[in-house]
Amino acid sequence: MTQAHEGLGIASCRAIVDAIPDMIIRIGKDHVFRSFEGKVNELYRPEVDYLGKRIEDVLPGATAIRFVDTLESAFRTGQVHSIDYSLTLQQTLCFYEARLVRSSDDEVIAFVRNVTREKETEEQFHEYQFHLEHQMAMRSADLSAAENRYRNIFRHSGAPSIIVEQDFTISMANPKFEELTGFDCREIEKRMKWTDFIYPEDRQMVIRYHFARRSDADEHGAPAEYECRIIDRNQSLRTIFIKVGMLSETGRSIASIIDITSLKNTEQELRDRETLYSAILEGYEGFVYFIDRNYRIRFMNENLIHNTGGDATGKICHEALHNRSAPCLWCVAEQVFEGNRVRFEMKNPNDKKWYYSINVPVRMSDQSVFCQAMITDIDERKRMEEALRDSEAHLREENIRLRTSIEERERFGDIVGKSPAMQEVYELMLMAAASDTNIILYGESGTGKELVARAIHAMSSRQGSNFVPVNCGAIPENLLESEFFGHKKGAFTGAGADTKGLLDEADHGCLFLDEIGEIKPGLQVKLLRAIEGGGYTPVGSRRVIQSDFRIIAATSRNLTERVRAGRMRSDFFYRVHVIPIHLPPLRKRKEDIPLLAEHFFKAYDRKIRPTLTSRIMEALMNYDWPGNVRELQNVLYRFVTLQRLDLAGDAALPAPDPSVEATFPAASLPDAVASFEKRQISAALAQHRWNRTRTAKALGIGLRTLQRKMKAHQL
Ligand SMILES: Nc1ncnc2c1ncn2[C@@H]1O[C@H](COP(=O)(O)OP(=O)(O)OP(=O)(O)O)[C@@H](O)[C@H]1O
Repeated sequence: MTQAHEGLGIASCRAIVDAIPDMIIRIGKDHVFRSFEGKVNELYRPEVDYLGKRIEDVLPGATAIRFVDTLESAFRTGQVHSIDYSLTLQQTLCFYEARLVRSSDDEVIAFVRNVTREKETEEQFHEYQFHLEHQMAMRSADLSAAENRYRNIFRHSGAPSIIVEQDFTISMANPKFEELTGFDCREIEKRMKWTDFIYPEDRQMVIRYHFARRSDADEHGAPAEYECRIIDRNQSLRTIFIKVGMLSETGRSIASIIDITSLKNTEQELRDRETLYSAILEGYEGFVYFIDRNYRIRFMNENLIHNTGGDATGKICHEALHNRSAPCLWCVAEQVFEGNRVRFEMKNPNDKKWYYSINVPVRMSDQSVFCQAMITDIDERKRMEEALRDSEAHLREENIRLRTSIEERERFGDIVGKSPAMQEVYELMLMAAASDTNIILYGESGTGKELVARAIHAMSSRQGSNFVPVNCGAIPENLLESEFFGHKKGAFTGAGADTKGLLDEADHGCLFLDEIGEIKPGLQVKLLRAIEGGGYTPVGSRRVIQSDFRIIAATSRNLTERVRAGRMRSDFFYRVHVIPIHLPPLRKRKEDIPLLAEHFFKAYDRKIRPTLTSRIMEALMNYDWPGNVRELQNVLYRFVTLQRLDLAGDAALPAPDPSVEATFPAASLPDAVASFEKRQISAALAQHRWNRTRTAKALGIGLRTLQRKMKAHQL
């Protein structure tokens, strides 16, 4: 203990020294450590290492210099001087803080504190702080990278997007939103409110959703997606579909938008168009209906519903509208389903009125095809047309009557006969020529059916177009369809080119169907459709062709019996059996024989014209002419050329002149064969009384072949 402390008493001084948390060292002006007191053990080394020794001798060089400098300053100024230093003691780095105070001219007291632990704590703190700062820096780098990323996504999003603050301010808007509204981002962001864009009528709704979305209580009161209208910079109204989500714990919402204006406009247009179409359909005075492929009615207009007495939508067309169990004969739906438009005029068998029907395919969005039928009542027009035609026909009839009366009806054009039976035929021919309806000529073979048909055509209004004769019995059955309707190239073996059919040839003219009873029911249906205006399809083609032709049919058979036997369809029969004309057999009008003979002789070469003696005439009158006028023509021709009258089953009158045969040398082998064939067939026909079935059998050929050959040889 020093003398300076003596006044306090040693014990008190010791207590004070002990209470001081520092080590107290007395150092002399000569730099020698004089004593160590207080927390000496904090030094970690016994004071003996330092006691009585000079600073420069015990402390490390640099530390000793700084310590001595501070000591000198303390001596010089008398003020407290501090110094921080460190020492490595027993390989441990220790930090110290010393405050040096001059206690006398000769001595300085140093209060030294071991601050190693504080230093360590401080260092640890710094280290921790550095670590934290580093972590923070890393995290904020991450955060800003993420933010940038999201900002990028937001900006480059293909959908117009905005971020809306709690008070409706738009804090962010992307370029697509600029495009949608016509405003620039700089004008929008933090300056404009979302509600500024909303169409006034929708504003209340959007505000309600905005707050509901931010309220815990009413969270479900706002849909995540909804439709509303906005007004863009040009004051145009746009309809948008908006999807909204909250950015958690920020009170902000993000909205992405789809502009559905054009969709809405299209929807509106569609609705308008629908209104327009239904107005047209309802305003249309005719009937309109749609049927699907199963003939089920999909739509009927009011007029049709009213006319048929009820809405038959969903029902089968032919059952509901026409009271039939199968599709109507005139139905063109199948052609329409194949993509064709078909128009035709028809007389409805139910109400006997004329209608004009336009049938078009309508392709639905699922690619199914409906048939749309628009039917207009043209009965009035037809009636007027008919009235006009009647007056025309009347004039025509009068004209013809006048002409024929001059000749006292001994003939009618090329048709010869003055018998009452033929007068009746002429009357009917006049009527038939004046009208445009179908005609059927009944009569045995050779009675002049084709002659009459040609005469009617020549007098009719169709005279300027073709008269197309078809011998239905002479065409091989497998070729009938292609003959009638034509065919496409390659439709069957041998079809080398597109070929037109007889129906096409007869367009605007007349189709003469000889031996109509030979047509099979399958073909009758197709012909019927063509007659009724439904058109026809060439073999191998899908195109429907229309032809306007008149039918003059002819037959030697009893067609009613064929209908009864199911070999002829009754609808087909009634279509052609409109004006029936019966041609009398020659045996029933023998008074016409002299006239006919005169007529045929006139046609032959005058030089070899023989005179008909009363004996020959008697023979002609006594014969019953099973081959009718054709047979008479042939007999007279043979009589002229062979000087011989040979009637079947009768003796030849007079005897044949053998030199006559020699005057007919065959010019060539084919001519000789043809001439021989003609004679053979004529003889066989005469022998079998012109019964063709029996003649064909006797000659050993088919009926069709015989008919073909008779036509070729003009028998
Ligand atoms: N009244 C008549 N006047 C003049 N010639 C007639 C008369 N009737 C028939 N002919 C003549 O008789 C021949 C046979 O006539 P057409 O071919 O018209 O009879 P068709 O009844 O059609 O016979 P098929 O049924 O066998 O075809 C023809 O050469 C025709 O000119």
